[in-house]
Amino acid sequence: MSILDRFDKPSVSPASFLGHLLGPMKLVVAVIGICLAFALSNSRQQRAQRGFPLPPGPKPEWFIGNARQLPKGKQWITATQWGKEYGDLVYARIPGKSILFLNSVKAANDLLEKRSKIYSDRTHSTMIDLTGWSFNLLHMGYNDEWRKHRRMFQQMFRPDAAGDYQPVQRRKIHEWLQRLLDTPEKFMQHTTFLRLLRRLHQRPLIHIGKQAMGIMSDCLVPGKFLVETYPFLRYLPSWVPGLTTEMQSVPFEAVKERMRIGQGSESLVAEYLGDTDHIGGLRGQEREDVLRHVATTSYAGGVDTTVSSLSTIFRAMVLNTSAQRKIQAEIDHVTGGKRLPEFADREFMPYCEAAYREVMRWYPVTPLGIAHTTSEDDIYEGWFIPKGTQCFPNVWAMTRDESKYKDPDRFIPERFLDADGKPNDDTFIPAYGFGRRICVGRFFADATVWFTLVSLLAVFDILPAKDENGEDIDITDYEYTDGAIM
Ligand code: HEM
Repeated sequence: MSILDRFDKPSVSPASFLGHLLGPMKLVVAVIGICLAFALSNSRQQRAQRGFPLPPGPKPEWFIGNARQLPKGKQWITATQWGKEYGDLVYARIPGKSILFLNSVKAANDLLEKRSKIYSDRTHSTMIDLTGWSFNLLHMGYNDEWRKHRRMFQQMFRPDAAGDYQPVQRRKIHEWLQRLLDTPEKFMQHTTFLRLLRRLHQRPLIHIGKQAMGIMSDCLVPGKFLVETYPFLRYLPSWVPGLTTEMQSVPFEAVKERMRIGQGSESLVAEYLGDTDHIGGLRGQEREDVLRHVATTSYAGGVDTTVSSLSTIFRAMVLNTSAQRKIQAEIDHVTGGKRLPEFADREFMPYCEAAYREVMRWYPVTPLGIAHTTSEDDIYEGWFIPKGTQCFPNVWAMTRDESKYKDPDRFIPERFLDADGKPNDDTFIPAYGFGRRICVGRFFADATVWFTLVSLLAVFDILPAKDENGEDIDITDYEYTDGAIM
């Protein structure tokens, strides 16, 4: 019987469990210990600050800091409002955590890019450990383990490898066009575990992945789980982390089995398993473990993110039918309306390029980015930033910057075109992150989202659905899901 089985029984309430675990005396000692640790860390920080103030932010309450002001959901909206009041840097505290919202591209670049040596760590998360997600590059600290995994990732997804994936991307996107009721998740599975999933029971596997990833997305939101602050609560969750183990092993073992019986497989896993060169100096079991982690992570990192931007394409096209018609006119002009678009057409489709950038701006997939944690104390523009601070690049605030994007809530591809109708020099997409932790799959993602946009619109008009009275359903105030990924 596992430890979780024991604590999952309904007869064991959290209160009685805590009572057994600590007992009244121990509870008093624990409270005194927490207060002492709090006082000590405050005095350590005051010494380290050497007179430099913390960045501005909402006034914290004693002990709980800003926990009550920071909502559980859509924190990017609150951080953007705070930005209007306090500026590009907004500092907040919740028990055990310092948080810094970076509300402009400049602040994020200055710190996460130019000072990446000390702004590239991640905060250790008890929830990530409990759910079995720590094999994922995204969650690794800035250490040798991360370097080993990132190296293999970069080798697979470097810009000059992008062309290798185009035949698979093209085929899958074309298949998807024919079966629009299907989901685009297959793109990612296809690249890493190609075809095999079709033979296995795809649906249950996708379901496992979805459940596991929903939990991961929530884990990235500060203050979402009390267990991060009070690790003894780790015994209370009623679910088990077996989901992520299955997600890693089932498709990977299937590829190995296929190779063992000589059937081959058109996938990255098969290609790298079959490669006799040592990847990044790795050999044997270590090499296989890293490959399994990288393959599973590329699925996890690529599915919800890509799907989120595709849902934005659909919504944008419904809300701005004039942009939809311009995209279609440009595609028809290049293809003559006689064939589907190709990757090579991209440079001849400036309006489509602008529309792609606007999709990534309008509803950025990760509106609050992914936090980079400082590994040393730092001073920036006279403000003190403590070691261990989670720095969130507030992508929502950056893409809603009215001095740069007029009417930021509207979908307007033209804002990415210059006076000659060519794509302008606003090429940086903050939705892919910053510095040394920038999305390692961005070239692949960029190709998938762009190619889907043009292929979809070459074939379909996208119109709003009708309600029971035959009226268009209004999706202006469409609700996106919460969590790190919209
Ligand atoms: C539209 C699609 C995508 C978006 C918007 C997106 C966005 C992001 C963001 C914001 C980060 C965090 C960057 C930071 O810490 O500053 C990230 C990291 C990451 N992404 Fe993506 N991503 C997308 C697609 C993909 C794909 C297709 C893959 C895999 C092939 C992928 C793999 C990863 C990995 C492994 C990391 C962790 C990098 C690290 O921590 O060193 N992503 N992504």
